[in-house]
Amino acid sequence: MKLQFAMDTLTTEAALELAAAAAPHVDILELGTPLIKSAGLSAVTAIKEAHPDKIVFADLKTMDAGELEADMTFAAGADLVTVLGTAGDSTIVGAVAAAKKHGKGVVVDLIGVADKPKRAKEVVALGAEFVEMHAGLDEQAEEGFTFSTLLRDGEASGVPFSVAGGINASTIASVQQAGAQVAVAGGAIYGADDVGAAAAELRAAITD
Ligand SMILES: O=C(CO)[C@H](O)[C@H](O)COP(=O)(O)O
Repeated sequence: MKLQFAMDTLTTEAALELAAAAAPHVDILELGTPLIKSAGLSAVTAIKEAHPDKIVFADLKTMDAGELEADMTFAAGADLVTVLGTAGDSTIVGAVAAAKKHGKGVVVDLIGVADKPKRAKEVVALGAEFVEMHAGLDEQAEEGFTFSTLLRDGEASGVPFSVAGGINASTIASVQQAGAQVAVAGGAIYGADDVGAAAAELRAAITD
């Protein structure tokens, strides 16, 4: 299972600092949606130039203009971009067309999708590399939030999936047991006093 670090920060400088500390322990460096909105696509280029050996993941959360948004983000250096599962099929198909042109990939984020296993199958058939079983930051803060639903939906989907939703060192093993290809961790790494040590702890909890 791969480890993805979601850098939910607001400046390119902060992201470069986080990436430098965590990179030895992670496979995928994610530019979070707020970072891309705040710093623009030049942040994607900066991270890829600093870490050409890492998979650079741009969490665009595209909802429309799939081909255009994906095309310009791949051109900026991203290896993977996200499109929302709630977007229309034509948006996903457009992003996949851009991915094929660049030899890159599209991940469909199922945040807010009611029937995640069903939509997961549909979007992989449309050409998505994998889906993200995702409970966002707001959903995590809601009363009654349970992480286990994401694992159940991933297992039920029958397609390649990642899991994101407050994963930490004590829950990451369950993500691997559920069969995920990728575990995404944001706050558990960037919120730690020692970012490198936090990433290393998550990595150590994964068995290859
Ligand atoms: O995409 C996101 C929010 O929309 C986050 O990057 C994702 O949820 C991972 O962060 P955390 O581990 O803190 O939940």
